[in-house]
Amino acid sequence: MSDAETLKRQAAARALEHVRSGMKLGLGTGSTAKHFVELLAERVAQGLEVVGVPTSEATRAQAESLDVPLGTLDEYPALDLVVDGADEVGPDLTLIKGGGGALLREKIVASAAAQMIVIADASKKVPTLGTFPLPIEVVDFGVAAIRRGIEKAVRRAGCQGLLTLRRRPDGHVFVTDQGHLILDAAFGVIPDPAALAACLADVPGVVEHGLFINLASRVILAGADGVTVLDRA
Ligand SMILES: O=C(CO)[C@H](O)[C@H](O)COP(=O)(O)O
Repeated sequence: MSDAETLKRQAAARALEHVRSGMKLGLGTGSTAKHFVELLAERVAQGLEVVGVPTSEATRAQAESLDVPLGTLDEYPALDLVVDGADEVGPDLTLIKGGGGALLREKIVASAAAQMIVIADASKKVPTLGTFPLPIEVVDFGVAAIRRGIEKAVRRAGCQGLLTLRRRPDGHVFVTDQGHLILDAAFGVIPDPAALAACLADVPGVVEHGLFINLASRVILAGADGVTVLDRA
C-alpha cells in the first residue's frame, strides 16, 4: 500500500472506533471512505450489527460485495453517524466535497446524520478553501445559461474563475447518480464560503454545490506525524 493509502486507512481506522452495534451509518464515497467500508466489513464479519446507507452507487456496490447490511434513507431517515472523505478541510471544518461526484447524496445523508466524521490525509487541511475546484451540480438543461447565471452570482461573493463541465476519463460528460451534470469552478480562493453558498442557492438550475458548512462535527486527519482530531467549536 502507498504512503497516501496508508494514511487514509489510518484515518478510517480511527473513525471506526466511533461505531457501535445498532448504529445506522451513512457510508461516504471516495478512496478514503472506501478504506472505512473495508474496515467496517471486517467488523461486521466479526459480529458488529449496523445498517449502512451508501452515498453513491459505487459505495453501494462495494458495501454489497463485502456483505455490509444496507438500507435506504427512506427506510432510515435519521442516521447516527456518517463517515465520509473530503477534498478540502477549511476553517470551522467547512469542507469542499464532490471530487468523486457524489456531493448531492453526500450532503443529504450528512444532513440526516446526528454526527458527520470526515476522514482524510493531512494534505486536505487548508487555511482557505478554493484551491480544489468547487463542484457545482446542475440540471441537464440550459447548461450554458446556468453557467452564465453562476458566473454572475458568484461575483457577489467575491469569487471568479473558470467553470469546466466535468467529463469522464473517456471524454464523455460525467453524469451523477441523480442524472445531473457537474461544473467544476476554479475559484482559487473562496473568501466567504457562506456568502458563496447563498449566492449559488439563488441560481435556477443549480441543484447543489460542494460547500459543506456546519455539517462536519469532527475531522480525523492522518499525516506523517500521526493522527490529528479536529472538532467543530
Ligand atoms: O466528496 C467526495 C466524493 O464526492 C469524496 O469524499 C472526496 O472527493 C474525497 O475523495 P478521496 O477520499 O478519494 O480523496
